[in-house]
Amino acid sequence: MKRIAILGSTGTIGVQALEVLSHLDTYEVVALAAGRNVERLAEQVRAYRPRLVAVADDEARQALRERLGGEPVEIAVGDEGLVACAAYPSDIVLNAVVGARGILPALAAVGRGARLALANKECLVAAGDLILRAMRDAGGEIVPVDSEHCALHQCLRSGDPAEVLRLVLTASGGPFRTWPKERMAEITVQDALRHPNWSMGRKITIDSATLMNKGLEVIEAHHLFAVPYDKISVLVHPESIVHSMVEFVDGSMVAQLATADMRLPIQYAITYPERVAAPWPRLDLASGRALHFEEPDLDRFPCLRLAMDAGRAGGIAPCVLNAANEVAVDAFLRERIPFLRIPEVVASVLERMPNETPHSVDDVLGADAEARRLAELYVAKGG
Ligand SMILES: NC(=O)C1=CN([C@@H]2O[C@H](COP(=O)(O)OP(=O)(O)OC[C@H]3O[C@@H](n4cnc5c(N)ncnc54)[C@H](OP(=O)(O)O)[C@@H]3O)[C@@H](O)[C@H]2O)C=CC1
Ligand SMILES: CC(=O)[C@@H](O)[C@H](O)COP(=O)(O)O
Ligand SMILES: [Mn+2]
Repeated sequence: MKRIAILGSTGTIGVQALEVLSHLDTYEVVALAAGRNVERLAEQVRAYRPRLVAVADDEARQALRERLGGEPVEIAVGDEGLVACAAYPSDIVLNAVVGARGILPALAAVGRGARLALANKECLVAAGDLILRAMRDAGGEIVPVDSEHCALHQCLRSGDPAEVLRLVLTASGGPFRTWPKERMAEITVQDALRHPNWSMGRKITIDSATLMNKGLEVIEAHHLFAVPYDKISVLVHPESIVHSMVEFVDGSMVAQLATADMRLPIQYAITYPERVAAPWPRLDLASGRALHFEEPDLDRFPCLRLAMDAGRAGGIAPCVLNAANEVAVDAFLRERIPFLRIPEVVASVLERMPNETPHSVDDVLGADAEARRLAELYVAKGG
């Protein structure tokens, strides 16, 4: 039996991960962490019997305890609870919480040599160097869950890194791919939550609509595959069938194709290096569906450029970009700012914060907090 901890178990990825585990019989769920959806978490606790559970705060702990009655499970709270779940003895930690709160549990998992099955891209964006160093020092590993990085991981499974010319990350282009710029001023929250191909949590769905998601993924790929930024490009592919590709020095391109279904990358990251049979629908290339590719439009989607520039700048810039984006997306979802303000908030915070090299996790968390403060001020002042 392999032991697995799932952080963000009540979210889109977490729920699919438990579904994947229900058809694999050699894994035991030892820890579950979530935020405030105690109803769903209580059902999961009854079904999977973890030894440790974590929730966002005391109120959620109390509500979960009431729902669980006499169930003998320890309930931890807050960031400490998340870290306790990641530190709890297990072979695999699936990090599927949303946002920079994924940093500390990622460090706790790789720091003890466990496999980190990584959906939470924000932790690598904000603290990639620290997490990769901790992983190498402890002899752990990261296997990506993010669909593009899972695709790249598969394309790169054999071969010499020196033969790689570039990584090509595909992007759906989001719901506004074909919208003229003038119309984008009218975008509503409902419009932006309508992703063309994937059903995901609200924050990542907005990131897909601004193309910030692809920018975060460029930075994620830089860290995961140790590839410089000038060897990573983005190609819009509206069908989300080709999940990414690698171009080699001789001009060959190797791509990974599958249906747009996160259960596959989740299962891959859990069972790697083995591939096991999967019961869900498969890709039918003879179905007549054509595949299209086009360049991203950095003018209509400035978040992608902001992220690529922040990645190249290095230091705390990617952490600042990520934190400001989290505040801006939350403000958009609460209808405090319009869609087109999201990149303005991020650009303004990046301009105001001098870039520095973070030497410790405290430096990263300090930059994250300051960027959030500045972003919140910008949102509150209305510009
Ligand atoms: N969804 C997808 O297909 C993909 C997602 N990802 C990445 O995976 C991560 C998760 O995405 P997704 O599943 O869509 O997001 P969701 O919003 O669906 O889920 C987020 C999870 O984080 C939990 N959470 C929120 N706040 C806290 C907190 N304070 N403490 C502990 N847990 C908390 C939520 O708990 P609760 O609901 O109980 O409050 C929930 O379980 C993101 O980083 C995203 O970018 C990457 C590729 C694809
Ligand atoms: C499923 C997944 O990995 C998401 O990150 C997805 O890629 C989002 O789609 P976009 O390509 O629209 O950002
Ligand atoms: Mn992705």
